[in-house]
Amino acid sequence: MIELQHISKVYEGANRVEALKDINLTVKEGEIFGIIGQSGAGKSTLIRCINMLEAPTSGSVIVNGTDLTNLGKSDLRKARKQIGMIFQHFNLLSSRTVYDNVAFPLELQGMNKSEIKERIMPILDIVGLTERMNNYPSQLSGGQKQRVGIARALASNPKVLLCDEATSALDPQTTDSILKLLKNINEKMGLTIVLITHEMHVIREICDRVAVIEGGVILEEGSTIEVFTHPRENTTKDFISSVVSDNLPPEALAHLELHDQWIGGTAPLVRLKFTGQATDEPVVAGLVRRFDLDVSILFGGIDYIQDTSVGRLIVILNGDPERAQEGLEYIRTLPIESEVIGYVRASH
Ligand SMILES: Nc1ncnc2c1ncn2[C@@H]1O[C@H](COP(=O)(O)OP(=O)(O)OP(=O)(O)O)[C@@H](O)[C@H]1O
Repeated sequence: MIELQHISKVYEGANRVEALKDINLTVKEGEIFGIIGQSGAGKSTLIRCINMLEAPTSGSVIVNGTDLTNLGKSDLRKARKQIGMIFQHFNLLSSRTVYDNVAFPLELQGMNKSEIKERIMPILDIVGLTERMNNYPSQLSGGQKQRVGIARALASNPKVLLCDEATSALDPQTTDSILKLLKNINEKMGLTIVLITHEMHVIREICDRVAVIEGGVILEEGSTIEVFTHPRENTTKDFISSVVSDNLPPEALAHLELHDQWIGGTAPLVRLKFTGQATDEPVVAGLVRRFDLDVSILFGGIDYIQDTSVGRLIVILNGDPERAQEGLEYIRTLPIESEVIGYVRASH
């Protein structure tokens, strides 16, 4: 649906900035694709290249088979109708009501009043604003304003929706309701969504795939579940640790006297990671029953990446060292990931 080929963007000026460096990305039809990065990474520039609000210095932007970088003004205007956009600060017209804000792009296209009404009413219903359609933006909450932004973007019947930090100005609860709405629109209308964010929470909640951008370069990309469970780059790991924690605090590790050798009086400290159905495996019970181990749980939690559960456990396998070794070998036969962090003072 969207193909970015060798996109570079240089801002010339007193301080020349290479904001994007040879970006290649493919977004498939019907998916929600997230681009995450810190401030200044190049996210806004990248998303604005997709609808040519920002013209790339080089490279091709292919949307639905058309290379937008080759189009003249009038063809570009037509091509842009299939790309809606919503913004962090909503960009509503304060002197127009909700209804008139949503109607605005259709008025510009020359649609008549009754056609506009026919188009808009079902959209106001989808975003839950029918009762608010005669209100002005100043009478709305942040979440409602973003719903107007979404309705306005949907009014032109786009195939792609670009979301520029669409939830960054909203509180966590409102963020979740807007993310649910976006997911709903994606599923019901088959809309392809590209969003940029600096919040891993947003990626976890709704994105099918994610790309991590830093310094104008894509560091890594993949399915959200794959990137969450097997991040390669430190930047990605940092983003993930903001929403999922499976590290013991340094104070806890100091207290445990961590060794890197299995010396007498120590027991293995093991990190376990389960994905999907494996979270149902009774691993701890198995270790206790089969190997007579005294398993101390130091950390445990289950996260949900959309519908897939990801469980994490950090345990100490106390007991007879030979049986603990057998326990480790047993764990390796299970459909879970494990890592011996080190060896700590055994509790008996
Ligand atoms: N119009 C511009 N002129 C010159 N430099 C720019 C312009 N727009 C962005 N930049 C620079 O390009 C780089 C990427 O900026 P961009 O806004 O794309 O990053 P971002 O990841 O969206 O950051 P933020 O989340 O803070 O908006 C930054 O170094 C920025 O200063």
